[in-house]
Amino acid sequence: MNFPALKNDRILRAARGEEVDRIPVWVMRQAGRYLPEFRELRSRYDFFTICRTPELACEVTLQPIQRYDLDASIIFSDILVIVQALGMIVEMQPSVGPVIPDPLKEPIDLDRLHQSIDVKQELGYVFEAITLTRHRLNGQVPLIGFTGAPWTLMCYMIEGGGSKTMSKAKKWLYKYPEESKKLLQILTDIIVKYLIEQVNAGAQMLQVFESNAEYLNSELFDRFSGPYLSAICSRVKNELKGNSVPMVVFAKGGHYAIKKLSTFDYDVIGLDWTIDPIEARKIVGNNRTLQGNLDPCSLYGPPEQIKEMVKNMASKFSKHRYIANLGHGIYPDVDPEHLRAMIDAVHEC
Ligand SMILES: Cc1c2[nH]c(c1CCC(=O)O)Cc1[nH]c(c(CCC(=O)O)c1C)Cc1[nH]c(c(CCC(=O)O)c1C)Cc1[nH]c(c(C)c1CCC(=O)O)C2
Repeated sequence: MNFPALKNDRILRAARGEEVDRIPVWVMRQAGRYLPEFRELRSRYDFFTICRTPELACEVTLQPIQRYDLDASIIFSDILVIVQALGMIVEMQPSVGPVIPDPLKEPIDLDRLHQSIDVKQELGYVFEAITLTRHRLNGQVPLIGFTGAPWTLMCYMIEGGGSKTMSKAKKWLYKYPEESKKLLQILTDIIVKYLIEQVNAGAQMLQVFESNAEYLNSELFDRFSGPYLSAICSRVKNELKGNSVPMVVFAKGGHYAIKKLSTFDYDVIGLDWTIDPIEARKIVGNNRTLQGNLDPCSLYGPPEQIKEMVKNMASKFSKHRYIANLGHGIYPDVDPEHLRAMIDAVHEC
């Protein structure tokens, strides 16, 4: 594929535990609705049309890179493209979010899923977008690929969208544990292939989003999330061998699982804003990189206050084995100049 040489490898160095000249920073959902240039493009195209059109996905991925001094880009897509590849309809409704009109209700519904899909074929548009974007980035910063984790995707497939309690998905865990594991395993096998193909297409780091970890506890996590997260990382690294890339796991609301996560093969553990950096470092030890964890809502405060909060956070994490980020995705009504204040403050640390 002959990609241009990488000029800024700060984030990859931090992920691998190597020395860095300054703390690298990127932001979850950095390409999104808080940017007027995204809203403009989005007014002309449906959400999944952007995801499925490599030229558009590439353009949106590059928007925050053109605006800010970020140390990584993340390919524009969504965790739910895997759910679509399994044969379910997913719509993105304005001011509602993702909607799956015909969710899984009973274990028999698993028969509806297209279980033996050709990942390269079904999700080829993601790989094309990655390859195109890696070329267009021209080596400026690394390109991150991502996936949803099995439990988080299972939640959407059963709830049919967002939920305050995840009670429908959790019902499966208690009522149909074996069938739940069957579904989680189907998702795991696809995710492994999906991530490997993202790297083959040009992704230089991978993040696994377990955004719904907050609905579990350590016992449920050990049965229905952890084993799959662990398998995803070791299988991807094993199969890619010398071509493997750093991997990040972000279990939102999963502070009860941080110790466990640090026993898996992930290089980086993403933290939400609910855990203190010093506490997290104590639990994880020095052999993993930490990523996070500024409260996304702190960006509503004035720029001077944002800078103070970033400096405080960075001093608690310290420069070694640390990647600055928010503790979850940036909200759509944040002033883009406030994000600039955060990024600049990280670089000044
Ligand atoms: C749970 C989840 C989803 N998608 C994702 C997650 C995991 C991260 C997290 O916990 O937030 C991941 C995701 N979704 C999107 C990205 C793009 C890359 C990036 O810039 O980070 C990434 C990494 C684009 C998006 N995904 C979505 C948008 C906004 C949709 C729009 O333009 O209408 C974007 C830019 C929609 C989406 N997609 C999803 C939800 C719940 C929503 C609605 C909430 C919202 O509107 O923010 C599912």
